[in-house]
Amino acid sequence: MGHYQILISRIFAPGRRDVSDEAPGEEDDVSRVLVLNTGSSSVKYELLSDGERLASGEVERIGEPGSPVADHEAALKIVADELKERDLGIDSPELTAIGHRVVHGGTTFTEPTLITDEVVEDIERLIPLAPLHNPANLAGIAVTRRLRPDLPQVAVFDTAFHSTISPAASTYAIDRETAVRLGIRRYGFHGTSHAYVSRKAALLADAPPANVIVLHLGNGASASAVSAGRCVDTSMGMTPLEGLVMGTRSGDLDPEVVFYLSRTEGLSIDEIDTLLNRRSGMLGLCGDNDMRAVQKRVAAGDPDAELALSVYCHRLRKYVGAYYAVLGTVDVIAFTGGVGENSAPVRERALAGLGALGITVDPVRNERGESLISPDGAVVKVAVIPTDEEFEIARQTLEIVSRTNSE
Ligand SMILES: Nc1ncnc2c1ncn2[C@@H]1O[C@H](COP(=O)(O)OP(=O)(O)O)[C@@H](O)[C@H]1O
Ligand SMILES: CC(=O)OP(=O)(O)O
Ligand SMILES: [Mg+2]
Repeated sequence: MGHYQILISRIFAPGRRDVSDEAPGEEDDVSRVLVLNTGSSSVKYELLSDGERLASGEVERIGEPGSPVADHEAALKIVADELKERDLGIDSPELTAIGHRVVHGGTTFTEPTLITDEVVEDIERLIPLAPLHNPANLAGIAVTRRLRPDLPQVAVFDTAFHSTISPAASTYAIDRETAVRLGIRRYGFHGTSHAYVSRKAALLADAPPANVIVLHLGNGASASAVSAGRCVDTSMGMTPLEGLVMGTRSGDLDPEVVFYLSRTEGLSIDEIDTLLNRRSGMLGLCGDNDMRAVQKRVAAGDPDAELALSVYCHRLRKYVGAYYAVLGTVDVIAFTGGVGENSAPVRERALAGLGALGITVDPVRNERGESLISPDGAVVKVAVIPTDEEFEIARQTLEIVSRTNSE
């Protein structure tokens, strides 16, 4: 039991964030927020007290064959028990609010929103647009609302930060009536990460307003172009499948590939959906979706891993060029997410050959993983900025709670 428990549930150490991350709110009014990020097969949680992490952890492999965690209810019970064991229970009177990551807010939600029955119904209505993500998010919301009906709970949407992108960037060139009727348009995702990282990146610019490109490279990956704090374009679309090459997702693809697979291989729509979302990307290209494993194989001269890494970095470079054109000028390019924060080869290869645009990477700084990896005096600053989605969700949750309290 002990061994398996460690495999499915990791508890992270408490820690303090840097002082520039101070949460909003009254100075002597301690705000304790529980953040839940309920994914399709995992639940991540973090308990923050005025920006300080009191506890955090993750329950993985929910519902997978052989996993003792059958469903989200069971996973949330593990989270609740873990918190209780450390005297930080969800029933604690010191808890101020609960913040939930919700992946798809459609056009209904462009801001973090206090959760009511009506809000839950609206999130349910958006399930067809995010069939893997929104039901999991709703499971988390249902459990904590049952446990703490007295507490303000806030939904923080992945899509919200991208609601400022213009119709020119968000509209697909398909039949207008069909698109409008069914909500077929580009929404974008990872918004809390793009919001947090672009805000930090802008502080590095010589003078405001800053133009920033954020490259969020985790298991899912997306790029965004941000001008004066507002998102103007992003690489994910109606769903998190569009755009960059990811761990298991293809990213951009000629839609005709889907019809071709159906006609020639007789694959069903669901089978093709699974193929493109779960068995493509780096996994489909070389059999490994973990970038560390891919890099090891590249270093050993493996041609499949080399092709996979070159496809990944070529796509990134294309988006950097595209967003340079969209923004006109660029002050900062920020790498974030597990790959962006840790992979020197990806950062180096993605930006290679862009010297004419003022974009260069200093190899020594890059290899050391310094926070600024461009040379001194570079036109475009290239930065490595660790993302913190949980902190950002807590920040936005408190903002809504204090706004509601003062109304
Ligand atoms: N030192 C490292 N070098 C290269 N890639 C890394 C390193 N550490 C983590 N990664 C990669 O980061 C990815 C996971 O990113 P993360 O942001 O944690 O994912 P998620 O989207 O699940 O939050 C994995 O592909 C992993 O291989
Ligand atoms: C929306 C999305 O792609 O999320 P994740 O990277 O957590 O899969
Ligand atoms: Mg992460």
